[in-house]
Amino acid sequence: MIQTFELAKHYGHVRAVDGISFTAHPGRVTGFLGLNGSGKTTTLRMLLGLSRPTSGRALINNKRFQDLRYPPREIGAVLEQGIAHPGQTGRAHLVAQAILAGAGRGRVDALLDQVGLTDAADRRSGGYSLGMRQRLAVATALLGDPPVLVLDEPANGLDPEGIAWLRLLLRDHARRGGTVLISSHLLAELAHLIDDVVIVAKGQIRCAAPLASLYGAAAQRLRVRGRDQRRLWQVFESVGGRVTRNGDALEVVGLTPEDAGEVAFGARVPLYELTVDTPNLEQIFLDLATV
Ligand SMILES: Nc1ncnc2c1ncn2[C@@H]1O[C@H](COP(=O)(O)OP(=O)(O)OP(=O)(O)O)[C@@H](O)[C@H]1O
Repeated sequence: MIQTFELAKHYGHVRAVDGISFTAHPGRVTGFLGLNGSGKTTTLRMLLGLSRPTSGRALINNKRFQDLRYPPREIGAVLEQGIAHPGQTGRAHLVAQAILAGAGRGRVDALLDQVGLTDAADRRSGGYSLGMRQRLAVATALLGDPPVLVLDEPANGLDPEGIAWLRLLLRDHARRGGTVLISSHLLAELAHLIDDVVIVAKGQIRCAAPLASLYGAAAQRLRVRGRDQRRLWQVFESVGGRVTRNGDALEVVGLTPEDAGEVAFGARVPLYELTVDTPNLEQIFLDLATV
């Protein structure tokens, strides 16, 4: 589990993180989302003991990072690409990191396989693509088999196949009871990957909820065309719908398609079109993340 309590980091008058409290639960993949400069990396760096909070606390399984007895076995992090020496092969990097982490080199081959780097393992990592470097960073984070995983913008540089691979890996980790916190500045990128969302803007939490409730909160919008638009407008409003015009159609919020169809039938106005606009996830995110 990851918890932050009124976590804050100020740089002079810049409130990079301004009193953030949230929980990332075991068995769930939590998306940590915000536009550029909203305070995500600063929060993750405090969680990982790389930066001291101005105030508040960040805990991993109820302990501060500094108090963990054996960090690699408790938390794995992917913070930036390019941590490997470019002249070192992927395998040599992992072996060195395994020794540093006290994890033993026995896991290295299995991890190379798990992240899909077996064929490239004996090539220098300097020649790896961005996506391959991400895979190597994920393997490094997994060396100590930690229950908690933190990934800062891991989808950057991954192609669709890489994203699908990451999704399976993180879902499997959560299914086995692990906690996953993954940051991004694009909700759509994570939408198929996460269970919960924590949205930050200007260093403050704007929303912390299951992803499904974000869809639910978005008002369902109907698009309606009929023989007598003026009459439709009147009858929709008379039963509580909020109506606006969009081109040659009416947009209606506050009514179900069943309601709208029945009301139009009752008013004897033939309908030519009745469709439901699915909520645009990225728009919902932007509405919450922009202040
Ligand atoms: N060392 C620092 N000194 C001064 N200001 C900083 C420092 N580190 C971060 N900031 C500021 O704090 C704010 C939050 O930055 P942070 O990197 O945490 O955002 P972010 O959400 O991770 O953004 P991105 O998606 O671009 O990585 C920004 O305004 C940034 O300029």
